[in-house]
Amino acid sequence: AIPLQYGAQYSGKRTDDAMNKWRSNRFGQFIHWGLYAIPGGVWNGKTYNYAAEFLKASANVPSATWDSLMYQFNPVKFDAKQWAKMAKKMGVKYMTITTKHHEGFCLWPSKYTDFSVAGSPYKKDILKQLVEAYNAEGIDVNFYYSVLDWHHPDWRNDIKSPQDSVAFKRYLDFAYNQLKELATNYPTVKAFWFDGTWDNSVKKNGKWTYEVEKMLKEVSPGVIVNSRLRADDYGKRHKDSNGQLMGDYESGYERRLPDPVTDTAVTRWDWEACMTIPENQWGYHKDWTVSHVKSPLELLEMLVHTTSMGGNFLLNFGPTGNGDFRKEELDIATVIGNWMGKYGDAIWNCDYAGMKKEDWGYYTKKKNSNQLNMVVFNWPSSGLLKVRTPRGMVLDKASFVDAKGNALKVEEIADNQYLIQVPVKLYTSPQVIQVDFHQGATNGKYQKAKT
Ligand SMILES: C[C@@H]1N[C@@H](c2nc3ccccc3[nH]2)[C@H](O)[C@@H]1O
Repeated sequence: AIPLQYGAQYSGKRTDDAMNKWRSNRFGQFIHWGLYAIPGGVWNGKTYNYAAEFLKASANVPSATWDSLMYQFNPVKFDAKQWAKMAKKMGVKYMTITTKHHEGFCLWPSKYTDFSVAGSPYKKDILKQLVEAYNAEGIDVNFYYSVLDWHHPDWRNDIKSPQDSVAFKRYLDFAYNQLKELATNYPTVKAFWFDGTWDNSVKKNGKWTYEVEKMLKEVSPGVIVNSRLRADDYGKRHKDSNGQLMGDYESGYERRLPDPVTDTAVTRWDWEACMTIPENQWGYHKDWTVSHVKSPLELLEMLVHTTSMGGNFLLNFGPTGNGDFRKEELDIATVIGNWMGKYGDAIWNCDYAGMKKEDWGYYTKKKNSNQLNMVVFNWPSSGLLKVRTPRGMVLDKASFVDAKGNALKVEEIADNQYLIQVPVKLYTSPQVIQVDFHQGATNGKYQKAKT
């Protein structure tokens, strides 16, 4: 192994209470909210199709002009309690909010900058209201923080001169102080989601990324940090020069998921995927007709897919400049919430089942149980669900999770191969079949069918 000072600090999954809770949450709400929500992808009457939170760059807006949006920030419809109620109904167990995105505008009255809510007509601390409202609903709150900062004069993309070094050191001190301020003033925050760390300037400061992780865990014991923060002694990110994951979970899945057949390695560590509803919009965009907008069922399948591979799914919402949500997002929250209300037990506190992916859908397994969930998206016209079990796993009985009394026929057709007989019907939402199993030897092939 290559000796590293700023590499991975430990290997394997954390098993402390804080991480077990983070893992059991499974489903989270991402919220991107900032000045970019005011123009919503339109500048001087022109619509820019690229991600709305990049409008400053897409429309080449001078910093002074963009920053003056602060004087328009006054979300009169913002109601943290209402947001938290919607999130509760959707079935999320955590929420991750952008404290500061690439534009540098802070949703809390930071004492290290004037470019915050304190300088806007709105004035009040948005983070405080959100943390209190979501925690009151039993939802954990995590903080997103962009190291990339277009507003701060000392930000540098790379270090090309001694002057760059001096300036960027000032920037890193600023960011360190803001992060300490966030961890200190909002002690119930459970995790920090770092972004904007891909530039050479950050990669050349692996020590700073190590010190930020260390400080946060001193200020807020048990707090969780994503892999995206970290660079090691040689600028390697996410995994260090010895291939060890840094931070507490892998956060490389942005708008994409690992493949259930070829990428099963991810089941060996903790990870989270973050997902947009349109193709690529995190901040509010006025015109969603410019790309495919995922349906509730598409997103639900991604949530189940993620849980089936032992990951967390962070679904993004982009509130308007006024502080309310667009209809598409409200509808998605309702449809997914209805399903989670009935079948959330197949998601919360569930993990990878260690079974081969089948065409009909995904397996999840409740932690510390012999309860296997089959979440069926592709209902078989044959009425037969194929199940291949690992050696030593014997299926006992199966039923629809919402009809435990009606046992389904479970037929062992070969060693570690079963067929579960189900009615041939057209369902309009994924069905959940619960299977009880035990560890033991199979009784050889063609054992008589069990009901
Ligand atoms: C979680 C997502 N990460 C940000 C982002 N910035 C990028 C710059 C270049 C390429 C991809 C990016 N994703 C997006 O704005 C969003 O916050």
